[in-house]
Amino acid sequence: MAENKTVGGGSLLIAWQLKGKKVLIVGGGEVGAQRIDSLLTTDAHIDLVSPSAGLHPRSKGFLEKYPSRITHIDQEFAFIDGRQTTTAFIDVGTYDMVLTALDDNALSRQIVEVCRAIRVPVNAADIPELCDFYFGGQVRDGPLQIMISTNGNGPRIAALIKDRVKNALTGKEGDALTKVGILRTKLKERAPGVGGDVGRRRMRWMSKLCEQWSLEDFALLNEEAMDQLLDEGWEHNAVPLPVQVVGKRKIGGILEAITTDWVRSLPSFTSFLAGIGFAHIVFRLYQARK
Ligand SMILES: C[C@@]1(CC(=O)O)c2cc3[nH]c(cc4nc(cc5[nH]c(cc(n2)[C@H]1CCC(=O)O)[C@@](C)(CC(=O)O)[C@@H]5CCC(=O)O)C(CC(=O)O)=C4CCC(=O)O)c(CCC(=O)O)c3CC(=O)O
Ligand SMILES: NC(=O)C1=CN([C@@H]2O[C@H](COP(=O)(O)OP(=O)(O)OC[C@H]3O[C@@H](n4cnc5c(N)ncnc54)[C@H](O)[C@@H]3O)[C@@H](O)[C@H]2O)C=CC1
Repeated sequence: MAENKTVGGGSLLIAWQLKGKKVLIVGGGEVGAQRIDSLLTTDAHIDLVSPSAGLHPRSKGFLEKYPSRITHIDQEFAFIDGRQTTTAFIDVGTYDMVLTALDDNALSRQIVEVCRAIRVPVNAADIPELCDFYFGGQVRDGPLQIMISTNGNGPRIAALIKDRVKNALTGKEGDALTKVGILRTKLKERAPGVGGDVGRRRMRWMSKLCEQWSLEDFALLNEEAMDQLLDEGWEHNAVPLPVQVVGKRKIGGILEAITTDWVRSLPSFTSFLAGIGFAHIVFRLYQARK
């Protein structure tokens, strides 16, 4: 991979928090359905402006399944001489985000202009140069969220790279992260306060723990084991071995924890054996020459 020398030309990768906020989607076709799918994950409230006749079956399915999370405004968005002519006036300024997914480029452009004028963040599926942000390929497993963006260069390639990233994961990441999230909450309850000495100590301890434990170890944690980890680890400024914590829970746990430790040490053990074998051959050759 080439060294990252980018000092411009990219976009900001952020995890936008939309819980409890309002998002307007105009157009409920194939792309609109994809947008609804992405937004449901965020716990935003969605208003969908799109005539019933043009709804994609997936959009219809979402409307039926999540009536309290999506409001369907069954009408066409339209402007005449720059003025909105919709039956029910849609006040774009009341939304935290606007998305257009229309098969009408001119209308899409007009909606973007209205949003831009009042600085409401907007994405138009058909006009990359006017978007405030782009969507990307997504890999999700519980709290883990990976976005693959090609910055508008190759959307289909983003989807293909997404499949490669998915295949590179173990499937334990989501579970492990959920457990780490609970553990961090417990730790903050035990040692409250923002910043300062306690904040620094908390961060140091969590970083060490994350470096020394594997994702599989974290995935084995339950609440009882978390409390034990905090009692024996945090309170003594130490990082216990996974087997000391998750291994004590049940026999299966011990075996699993020991196995993972053992499997991790396998490569160094194999090199050790190979080293002995090689030394033996060299010694034999030396003897044979004598
Ligand atoms: C700029 C961007 C704006 C935005 O939509 O945010 C944008 C724009 C456009 N896409 C177009 C076409 C296609 N888009 C897809 C698919 C996806 N497009 C997505 C994002 C983005 N698309 C943003 C940039 C993302 C980036 O570069 O990383 C993905 C990743 C995420 C998502 O949409 O949720 C999702 C895959 C998700 C998944 O499968 O996981 C496919 C393939 C398919 O459908 O299978 C095709 C056909 C093949 C191709 O063109 O590659 C066209 C019409 C081009 C034309 O007319 O020729 C435009 C407009 C233009 O380029 O002018
Ligand atoms: N960003 C992306 O990932 C992609 C973008 N595109 C582009 O996105 C656009 C949308 O594509 P699709 O969803 O496949 O089109 P589509 O034809 O399936 O959906 C368009 C939707 O807009 C609705 N609509 C039309 N006029 C309307 C109005 N005045 N008010 C409200 N709703 C209205 C239709 O009823 C329909 O539900 C196209 O311009 C396409 O080029 C296409 C593929 C991928």
